[in-house]
Amino acid sequence: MTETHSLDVVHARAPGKINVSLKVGAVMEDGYHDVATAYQAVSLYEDVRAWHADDFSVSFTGPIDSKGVPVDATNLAIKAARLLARKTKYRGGVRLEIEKHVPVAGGMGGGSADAAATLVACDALWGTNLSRDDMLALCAQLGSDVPFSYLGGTAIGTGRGDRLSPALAKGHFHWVLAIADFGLSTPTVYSELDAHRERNVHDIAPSPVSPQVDPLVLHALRAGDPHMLADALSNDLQAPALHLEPSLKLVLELGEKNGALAGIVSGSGPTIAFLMADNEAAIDLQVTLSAAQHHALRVTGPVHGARIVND
Ligand SMILES: C[C@](O)(CO)[C@H](O)COP(=O)(O)OP(=O)(O)OC[C@H]1O[C@@H](n2ccc(N)nc2=O)[C@H](O)[C@@H]1O
Ligand SMILES: Nc1ncnc2c1ncn2[C@@H]1O[C@H](COP(=O)(O)OP(=O)(O)OP(=O)(O)O)[C@@H](O)[C@H]1O
Repeated sequence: MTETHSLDVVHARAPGKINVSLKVGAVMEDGYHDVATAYQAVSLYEDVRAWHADDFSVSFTGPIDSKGVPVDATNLAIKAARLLARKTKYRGGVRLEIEKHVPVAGGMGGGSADAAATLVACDALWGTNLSRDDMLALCAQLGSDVPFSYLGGTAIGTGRGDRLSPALAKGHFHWVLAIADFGLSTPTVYSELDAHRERNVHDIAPSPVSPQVDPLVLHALRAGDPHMLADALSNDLQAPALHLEPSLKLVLELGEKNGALAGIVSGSGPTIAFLMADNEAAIDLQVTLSAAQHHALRVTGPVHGARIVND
């Protein structure tokens, strides 16, 4: 591998996601749940800048509080950079700066976006030029949601969520996000689902033998019809997330009473995503939620996956 130092800094960007459908099946041999999900990448991005360095380091800037996020070798961005260096036998390091826009432990795949953007940034900075398939294989080693942040768009994920096939989607969907001022741990929400299923709690979907994305979701995405998609949104992690954080029910009700076609917990939560008919409705709901002291953002999807930004 030739080391090229022609680039001083590389800027890459990767999106957060909403699971418009998330069906969770049984725990597999590797300890992960067998899932079938429809992902949509949305216009909330992590911006990663990478500089040459002898070792590996990361720091955070941006509007999202990153205080609790580790900056040691357990950080997903550092893991991503080290993995790429190992794979390509690159002998140097990297200094990473992450401008964080996706909430931490928010259910929108923020850490996954950091990992995907870091792979793309380091690959360009170091001139390692990995193929798309090799990059996807590294993504899958880093986390279930990382391959999707790398690819972006709209896609179906199976297995751990890392086996992707693109889904046809027409037009753009308008979303309002209600961002919580706390996080939820993904393993805790999955465990809560399992515990509820064991106890047969009434509002919890039983474990499907082979999880499948509802064909209505695929139809609505293909049609680009937010009304149809609103009727088909579903997330098996929503009930356990609401059980762990009952205050989220009030947020869902507030949005649905104020123009949202439907609201859904994003991934393992606690971010709530409201699907809107159009941009005007989205602006109105953002104003209403903000007036009620919620942190509300407007985003659209689908958007592109991880890529270099030419500043
Ligand atoms: C909730 C989702 O965001 C929906 O897309 C994902 O399933 C989670 O993806 P992620 O955060 O990238 O998850 P990973 O970093 O791979 O795994 C974190 C933890 O989540 C649980 N996990 C995750 C994915 C999966 N299919 N089954 C699981 O049980 C496991 O406890 C795992 O240790
Ligand atoms: N670069 C990173 N950014 C954010 N969190 C990180 C990072 N590296 C490690 N972590 C740890 O991972 C945990 C989950 O972070 P993340 O923000 O990706 O959650 P999430 O969006 O809920 O994930 P998902 O939706 O993929 O389940 C955090 O609590 C944090 O301690």
